[in-house]
Amino acid sequence: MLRSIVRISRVCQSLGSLPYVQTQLGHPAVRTMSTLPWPFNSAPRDFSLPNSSWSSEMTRLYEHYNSQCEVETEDGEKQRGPWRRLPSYNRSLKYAKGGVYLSKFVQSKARLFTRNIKTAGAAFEYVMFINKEEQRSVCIFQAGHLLEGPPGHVHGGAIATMIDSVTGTHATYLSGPVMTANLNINYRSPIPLGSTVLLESCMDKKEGRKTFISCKVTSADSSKLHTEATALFLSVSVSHLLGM
Ligand SMILES: CCCCCCCC/C=C\CCCCCCCC(=O)SCCNC(=O)CCNC(=O)[C@H](O)C(C)(C)COP(=O)(O)OP(=O)(O)OC[C@H]1O[C@@H](n2cnc3c(N)ncnc32)[C@H](O)[C@@H]1OP(=O)(O)O
Repeated sequence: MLRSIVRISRVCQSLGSLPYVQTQLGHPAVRTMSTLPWPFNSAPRDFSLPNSSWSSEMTRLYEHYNSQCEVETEDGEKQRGPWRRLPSYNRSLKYAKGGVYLSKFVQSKARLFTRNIKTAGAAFEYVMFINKEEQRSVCIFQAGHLLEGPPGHVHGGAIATMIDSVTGTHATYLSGPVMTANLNINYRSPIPLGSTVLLESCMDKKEGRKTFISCKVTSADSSKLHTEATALFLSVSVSHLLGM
């Protein structure tokens, strides 16, 4: 079953990359085709890139970290910097490296929780950067109006979602396939809706299958602590991750 899904996806992926098909899809007469779901949409939207809903604070922080993803040497050569921006799509496993279709939910409507609202700025706007050498990550997060909990402030579940996503992605980056076994959160001060905050996570230790990560959420200028958390991730087999 999985093998045939992969085969079907490869054919469709290659169809989507043919210049002829791309030209035809761009033609007004057939433009509606490009709005159809996969396999006709071969260019997934990267949600981690700036859009018009981003505040000046969010954009400034994005540029700060993004500028450190590539640095210039004294000879004027460009080389990889200490930080790396992680692209982000609305399906967790669809767009693996090389365009290989991995998800078993071929025809399903499954979407990544944090990326399932298309209106820019309405819910979770975020971008994540990883510093491999320092084994830490940073996420710039702007909470939209659909994430309200207490009046004018962000819902605790939305904050937990972001912490789980950031620490989970960080743990995956460090240890491969993992699942959250434990997430422990202390809410210290409410996060105003619409504000931009920073989530910083660092690896505390690794013991066998266990990866321990801690995370704090602060105001954009780091002066105010909003939330602190620790998380335990357990390495799992790919079949466990896919529930097979
Ligand atoms: C992260 C994946 C991303 C992949 C995609 C990458 C692309 C990026 C794209 C998009 C990023 C989005 C990122 C989202 C991230 C979200 C992640 C989640 O929310 S995951 C959903 C919520 N979590 C569950 O549903 C787990 C349910 N639980 C389980 O499946 C099992 O309990 C599991 C796997 C966690 C452990 O089960 P066992 O059978 O493998 O292991 P046992 O034997 O029970 O435990 C092993 C050791 O761990 C300890 N342990 C287990 N659970 C513990 C706990 N809760 N607290 C403390 N210790 C625990 C045990 O005491 C044992 O320790 P001793 O070896 O004896 O020292």
